[in-house]
Amino acid sequence: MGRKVNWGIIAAGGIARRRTLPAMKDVPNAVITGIMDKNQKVLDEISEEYKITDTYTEEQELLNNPQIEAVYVASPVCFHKKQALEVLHAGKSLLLEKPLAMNEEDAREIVQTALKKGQTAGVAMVMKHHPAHRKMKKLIESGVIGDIVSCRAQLNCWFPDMEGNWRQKKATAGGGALVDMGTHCIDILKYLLDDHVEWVFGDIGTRTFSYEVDDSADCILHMKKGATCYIDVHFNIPDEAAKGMLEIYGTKGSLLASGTIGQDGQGEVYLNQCATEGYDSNQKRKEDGLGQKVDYERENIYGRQIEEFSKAIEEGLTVSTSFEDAFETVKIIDALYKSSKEKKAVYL
Ligand SMILES: NC(=O)C1=CN([C@@H]2O[C@H](COP(=O)(O)OP(=O)(O)OC[C@H]3O[C@@H](n4cnc5c(N)ncnc54)[C@H](OP(=O)(O)O)[C@@H]3O)[C@@H](O)[C@H]2O)C=CC1
Ligand SMILES: O=C1CO[C@H](CO)[C@@H](O)[C@@H]1O
Repeated sequence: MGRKVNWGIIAAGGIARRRTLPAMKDVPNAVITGIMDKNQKVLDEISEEYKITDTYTEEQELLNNPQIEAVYVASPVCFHKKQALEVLHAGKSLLLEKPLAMNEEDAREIVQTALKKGQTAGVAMVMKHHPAHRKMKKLIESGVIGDIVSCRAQLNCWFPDMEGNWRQKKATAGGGALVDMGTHCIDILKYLLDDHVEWVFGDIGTRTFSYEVDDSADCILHMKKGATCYIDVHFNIPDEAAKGMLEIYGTKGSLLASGTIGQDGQGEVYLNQCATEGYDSNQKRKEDGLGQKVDYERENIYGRQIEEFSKAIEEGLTVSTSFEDAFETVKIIDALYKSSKEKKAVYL
């Protein structure tokens, strides 16, 4: 068996505990060596469940552990900049949760420090690790659905007012549904289309709840190669009412996925290939539902994320979820808020 990279986790009690820690036991090239969280009770519970003896309530204590080579920072967004810079200055590799930072200025400082320091660094854009998305990308690249014309990515959940919740405050989250879930949708469309955004238009606001960040974001992204992308992300639509649609339409067909933009690594994908040569507009539309089902091997996307990152550290490879890419997404989000405020398109 090969060597295991020694990981530390900063803010172990949230998504790290919900998704990454349970996945780690099946990751062949990684092991959790130390965990940090501000919440002592949570630390004690995780330490007992996963038999992790090195627990800390201060990030510097974890960073002083010479055994730890890589750190996964999974804290609320307002702490990303401070903790990311500390990890980089400690000379450890860094996997930072999304979004990269609260705003463009903070994001730039993290990216520049990472470039200067040179250790392996990336943002946890976990949707890129979904096997369904990797398969969709290959199909798009093969040309089976022709030139891409129009796309949609959607993610919704029901997130009512909760006293003191960091996600509902501008000062701790940076933004609402757009920052929290739009980040994934923008990232996955850029990845699938291998493209960049030229201009954006956003209709973003707080329509249902009384918190200060957006609960609704409906956005248009015009891509450099010409496709138009729609992103709809909401904190005010129940999860069950919308299945996280990912729709890619081209000149020869479409790829329609549901439930793949999510945390469980599941969801279905359908391929529609359409003959346009000699097309008879009177021809009856095929009544075969969504199209041909695309099979893919199910995997734990959080486990795969750690495995890919550990391999990159070991072999000196670049990660597929780079800081530069995540920086571009931060800039797109800032442009969308500006567009919504000024009610006009904003160029990147
Ligand atoms: N890729 C994905 O699928 C997901 C990514 N995320 C991202 O993960 C990050 C965290 O979100 P989430 O886990 O949902 O948040 P949670 O609020 O669920 O958990 C955050 C954890 O961090 C602890 N904490 C708070 N402040 C600090 C601090 N200064 N240093 C260390 N730990 C601290 C909290 O302790 P306490 O409870 O005591 O406050 C809690 O244990 C965000 O960036 C979010 O966008 C989140 C969900 C899914
Ligand atoms: O990244 C994330 C994935 O989806 C969640 C909703 O289901 C978000 O809240 C979270 O931050």
